[in-house]
Amino acid sequence: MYDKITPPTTGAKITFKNGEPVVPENPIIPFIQGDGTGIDIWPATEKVLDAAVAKAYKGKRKISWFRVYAGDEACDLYGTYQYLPQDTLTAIEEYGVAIKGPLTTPVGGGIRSLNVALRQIFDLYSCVRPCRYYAGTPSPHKTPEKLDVIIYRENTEDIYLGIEWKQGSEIGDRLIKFLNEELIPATPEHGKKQIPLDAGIGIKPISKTGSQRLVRRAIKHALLLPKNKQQVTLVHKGNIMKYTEGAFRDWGYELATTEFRNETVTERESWILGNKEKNANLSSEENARMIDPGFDSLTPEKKAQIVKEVETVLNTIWESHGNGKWKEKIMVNDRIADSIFQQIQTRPDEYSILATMNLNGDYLSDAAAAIVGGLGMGPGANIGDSCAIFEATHGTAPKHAGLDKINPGSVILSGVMMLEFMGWQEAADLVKKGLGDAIANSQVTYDLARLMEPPVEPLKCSEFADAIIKHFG
Ligand SMILES: NC(=O)C1=CN([C@@H]2O[C@H](COP(=O)(O)OP(=O)(O)OC[C@H]3O[C@@H](n4cnc5c(N)ncnc54)[C@H](OP(=O)(O)O)[C@@H]3O)[C@@H](O)[C@H]2O)C=CC1
Ligand SMILES: O=C(O)CCC(=O)C(=O)O
Ligand SMILES: [Mg+2]
Repeated sequence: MYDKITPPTTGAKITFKNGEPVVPENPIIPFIQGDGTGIDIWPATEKVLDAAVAKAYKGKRKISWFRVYAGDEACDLYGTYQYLPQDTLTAIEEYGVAIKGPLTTPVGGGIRSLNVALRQIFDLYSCVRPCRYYAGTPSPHKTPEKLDVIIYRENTEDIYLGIEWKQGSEIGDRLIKFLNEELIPATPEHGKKQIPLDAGIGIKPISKTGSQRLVRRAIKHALLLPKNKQQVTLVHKGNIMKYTEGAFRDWGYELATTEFRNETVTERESWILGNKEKNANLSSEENARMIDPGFDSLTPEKKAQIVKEVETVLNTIWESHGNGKWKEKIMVNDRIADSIFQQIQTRPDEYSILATMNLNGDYLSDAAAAIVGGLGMGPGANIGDSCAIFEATHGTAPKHAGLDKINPGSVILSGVMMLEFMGWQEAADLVKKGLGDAIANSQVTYDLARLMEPPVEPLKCSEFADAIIKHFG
């Protein structure tokens, strides 16, 4: 079945039932070490996860690691250009849950991202990236402890589908000609716009199915959070990209107010209900004026539309959500993408789950990780209905590769997410305690050491792993 790899002789497969993993006591878990700093981070991660499982379950549970290959080391083993060998895909498909280090993607030309390919091949449509603060972590931000968000990033479409044409390519030029001469003139709203003839061109597909399955997972996650964190913010640039990013917002609200009608309230609904609760005699028009500050300068049609919105909300959900009941529901709101970058800095504690499209989520997850200490503290998971691959937010950080220097925290915390996904909470808790206590005792790698005041002597990557294990208690 495999060409160049052999699965461990002990252990069993994780399977999936109704989208949930069914985990044996001794699961076989494929791992990809990764390019660049993967060589430092992976051994540290494996050591910490194994120690936590051993301590938590005293031999009753154990992970059988199965080394599989991607990226540069796959080419070394399988031959030139064999960046993502079939062996690796077969192993991940067979064993269902995997973990990986970062993989290099060249800029401009060359191969397309192996990381993105894995997400698309296994339909891992939700990229989950929690950004929370560990006490004692130095941060460039004054109040990093106020940020506790989980980014739910759509992981399979948007411009990451990779359908684009190079400037000057034969098909790219044909496409531009077709758009300029036929499709744009046939679309009155585009007027006399034309695409420059020397443009490269890329396609940005955002589907209703892709958007809604992502938002569905985000809302289901919000249902499991404490009441004060039960909020989902739809992040988009829908003012500019109306039919892609704007549609993402609209489909998100549509899903929330149909499939999760009893569990959710939208921000606008909460305003309408709240206004009515404060003044039972408030007319629908007055209510409309209060929810829309520019109401009086709107066209009569637009005004009528907002009044109708008020009436529809009061007629359909007053019974289930009125008289303050909406305060017990999951709040679904939306923010424009550029604004959310400043909001997570100026009002960090007002946000919880941020549901995003692929590109916005990519940007936002690095920015949010920076607030809580940097990319060394940014874990992640790519989750689908029958497979999950855990990996950090960061890349290969090539200039630090092989120096036993880099912070393995992000891949270790991705391992924590994997243990939690498997239901091995006791082991996950040990790692979180060990990592938190190591940081609180200023036992940190260079990235955190340089931010500490006064500065501390940094630990090596491998020493940080040992410190985490010592702090299991
Ligand atoms: N999922 C994946 O596998 C991903 C792969 N990539 C790929 O990685 C390659 C390199 O990308 P690049 O833009 O340099 O981004 P990286 O995320 O690899 O690194 C950028 C900088 O972030 C900091 N950093 C990254 N990882 C850590 C860590 N574990 N601990 C502490 N600091 C860290 C370092 O900053 P400093 O030097 O200031 O300390 C580093 O120089 C590219 O080929 C890119 O495509 C990128 C993102 C995700
Ligand atoms: O695949 C890559 O090289 C980059 C991916 C990335 O930045 C991410 O997933 O956060
Ligand atoms: Mg990224």
